[in-house]
Amino acid sequence: MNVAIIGYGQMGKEVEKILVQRGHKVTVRIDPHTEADYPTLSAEMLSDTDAAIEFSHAVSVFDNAKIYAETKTPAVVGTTGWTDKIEEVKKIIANNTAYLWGSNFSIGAHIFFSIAAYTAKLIENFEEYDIMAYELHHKRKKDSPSGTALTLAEKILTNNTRKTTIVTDKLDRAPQPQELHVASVRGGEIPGTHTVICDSQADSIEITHRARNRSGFALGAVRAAEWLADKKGFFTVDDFISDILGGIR
Ligand SMILES: NC(=O)C1=CN([C@@H]2O[C@H](COP(=O)(O)OP(=O)(O)OC[C@H]3O[C@@H](n4cnc5c(N)ncnc54)[C@H](OP(=O)(O)O)[C@@H]3O)[C@@H](O)[C@H]2O)C=CC1
Ligand SMILES: O=C(O)C1=N[C@H](C(=O)O)C[C@H](O)C1
Repeated sequence: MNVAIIGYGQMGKEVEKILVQRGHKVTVRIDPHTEADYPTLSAEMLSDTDAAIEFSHAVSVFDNAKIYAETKTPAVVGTTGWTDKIEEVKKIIANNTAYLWGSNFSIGAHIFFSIAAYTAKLIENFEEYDIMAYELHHKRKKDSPSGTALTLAEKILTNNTRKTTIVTDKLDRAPQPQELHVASVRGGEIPGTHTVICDSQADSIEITHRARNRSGFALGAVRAAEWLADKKGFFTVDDFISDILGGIR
């Protein structure tokens, strides 16, 4: 495939390595402040492109979606921090092209989501266990909480009726029993660590997904672009993962 890389930062460069390894060609690199080919995306740049892979910044997701729809370019988007606009993006994409969004493209993270969701269900009727989550990321990360933490939190809410809302801010009060507290810490070079804790007076259960580097995210995104090639419409990474892992959830 001829692939356009949108956002040539840490992830864009990792995606390029995987594309080359898998025999794809990078036709254009877009990024405002790096050694990319062009600073901003335009429809003309996608004329020779079979797929776009975007890891950029939340503010650019909406305008880029319009260009993918106009040029009928299938796009895999891993950028986080914009899901308040997801319904608008779905309308733009409609049936014009294929668009797949995911907060985390690592296969291991999806296995972790399934284990965490199952655990949230298991403790449902054991009120002595409370559930909470935290995430750790490198000092350059611009959004908080991470997209992965929000996905994780939604899966916990779906599987445990004792938790009905997510609280992510610094609390100047004790959390309410129905609030799922999700905390974020930034520093150093951590590629992405997410932990769920189920805690009781007697013991504590901790489940962690710890990315060692960015290669798992990049490989998942490239495989998702290959999967998307013959499709149309709006997809999430869950559609792709369920398909390749045989519907683990
Ligand atoms: N779904 C997943 O599996 C993963 C998702 N991510 C997410 O991907 C995003 C990028 O992460 P990462 O690569 O680490 O971040 P980086 O900051 O290293 O790279 C993003 C790059 O995109 C650039 N950019 C900003 N606006 C645009 C635009 N309109 N068009 C093209 N490029 C643009 C940024 O420029 P500038 O810095 O100058 O603004 C930056 O160089 C984040 O939202 C992150 O949370 C990260 C890892 C995995
Ligand atoms: O910004 C990052 O680095 C990451 N972002 C994603 C997120 O917000 O969940 C995925 C991964 O944790 C790395």
